[in-house]
Amino acid sequence: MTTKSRFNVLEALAEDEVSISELFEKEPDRLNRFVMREGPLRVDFSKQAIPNTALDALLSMAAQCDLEEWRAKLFAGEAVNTSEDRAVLHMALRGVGGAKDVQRDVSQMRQHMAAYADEIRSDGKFKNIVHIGIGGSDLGPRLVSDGFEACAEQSLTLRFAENVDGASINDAVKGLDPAETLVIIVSKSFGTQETKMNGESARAWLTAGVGAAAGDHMLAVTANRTRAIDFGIREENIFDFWDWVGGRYSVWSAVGLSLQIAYGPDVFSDFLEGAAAMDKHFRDQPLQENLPVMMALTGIWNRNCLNYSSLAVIPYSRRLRKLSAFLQQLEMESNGKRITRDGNEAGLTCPIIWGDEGTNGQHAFFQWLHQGPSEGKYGGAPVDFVAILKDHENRPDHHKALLANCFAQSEALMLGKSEDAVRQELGDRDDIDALAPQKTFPGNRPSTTITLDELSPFALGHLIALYEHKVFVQGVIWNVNSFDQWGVELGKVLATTILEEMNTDDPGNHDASTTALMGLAKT
Ligand SMILES: O=P(O)(O)OC[C@H]1O[C@](O)(CO)[C@@H](O)[C@@H]1O
Repeated sequence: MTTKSRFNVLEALAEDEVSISELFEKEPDRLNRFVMREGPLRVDFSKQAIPNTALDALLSMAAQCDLEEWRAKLFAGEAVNTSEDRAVLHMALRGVGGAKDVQRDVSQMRQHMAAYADEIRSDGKFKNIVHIGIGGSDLGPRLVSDGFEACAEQSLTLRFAENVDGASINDAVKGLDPAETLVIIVSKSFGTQETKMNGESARAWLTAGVGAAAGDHMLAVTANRTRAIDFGIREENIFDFWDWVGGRYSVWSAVGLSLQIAYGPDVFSDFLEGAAAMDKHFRDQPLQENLPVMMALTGIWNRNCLNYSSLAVIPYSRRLRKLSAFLQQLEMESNGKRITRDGNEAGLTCPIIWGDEGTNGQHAFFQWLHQGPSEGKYGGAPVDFVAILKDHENRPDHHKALLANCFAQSEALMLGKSEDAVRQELGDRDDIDALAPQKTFPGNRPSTTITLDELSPFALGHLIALYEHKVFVQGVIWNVNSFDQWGVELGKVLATTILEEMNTDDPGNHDASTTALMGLAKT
């Protein structure tokens, strides 16, 4: 089946006008079918513009795309990253799947990390950690560190430096004593410009403070030990991970070392357990009862059948404020591709992922979500609302208000407000014909609401693994390789050339605009 023809039946179904609120009347079992509970997560898909018939068609389309076979290949450790001929086994980091040698390596690494973290925590020499890394070597640890704050205690100060902008490393070390600071340089390739430059600057900062002892304050986490040694990291200070761990799927590996040290190995183990529980659910449940599959299919419906080009992710939790940034990399670097595994045009794939924490977003871009110009079949953009049911801040009034806002927004997006209702409210006035349409809300805008019982490390692991597997399912259906990222290479190569030219006052061979911009940097 070609990628395009996968959606033929669905596209025909999508031509029917659907009223989400009417679906609740027409389909009395809607909540049973569209609300799924798994461990600490409850996911309510019922406010999606998907009738039962369309869901049936989506499920049979997924089966026809050999989803179950691909899932089996993934867990069996086959090279599902076809363009790089690599297995994809981040689940093995949480103890699920992987051959005996993989399981042995993982278990040794987990013991090594936990022992090291315990030692640093009890020794008391280090009070601060500066975690240096970018992309997958940064976003996961940042999101998770914020999330752990809900119910775990940070025993060492944890700072991050990712951007090559000098402000990043300056802010990270500001006010810290080098004698009490451990710098952890995290890079799968150990070839990333930003990370190496920040690592050099951190080394200079340490050396200025502690002299020759700087080497005792520097660790590396990498899949390229040789490069880390060349960089000057002592062999015994290197924590390995493997080429079968994709950067954006790596927070579960030694990439999470700074989290282990700051919050303790037990907290990190709970986080891994939460992800493992989602792995088993995804691996074992039939497609129609499978949460990542359901999440992927609602996304496919919105993207390929209703023509939505973006997905907003709005966590109603300050502790999850990095979720949309994390998912931008997870989803867009994985599936932001226009060519299939076999080299053909893929058609519409990954939507733009965007968002910010609620309620802040309500006072910024929600105007567009509710009344913005037509985008996708019903306007606005589909939204994933994410909320935590437990109040972790001991502020019950704030928490109720936060949840009320979250629930109200999904209801408002769905119900809208008709022009008739607006006219009635406005009564008799001269400008009513101009004003009433402006105050009308079209409604019928789809959303999913994910609630977590609490923001425990287990629940956070569960949530992140849910999105990881959703991305895998969508990649299978779009027939793209979700585990490479060729699209980031060109800019990196050109930046290296331009930097060399700027350092040597060589104008190089560029278009007029780029040449002029390079000229500006001389001043
Ligand atoms: O961990 P590394 O090798 O420094 O790479 C950092 C990031 O750069 C990328 O290769 C491209 O942006 C990401 O996939 C990766 O997460």
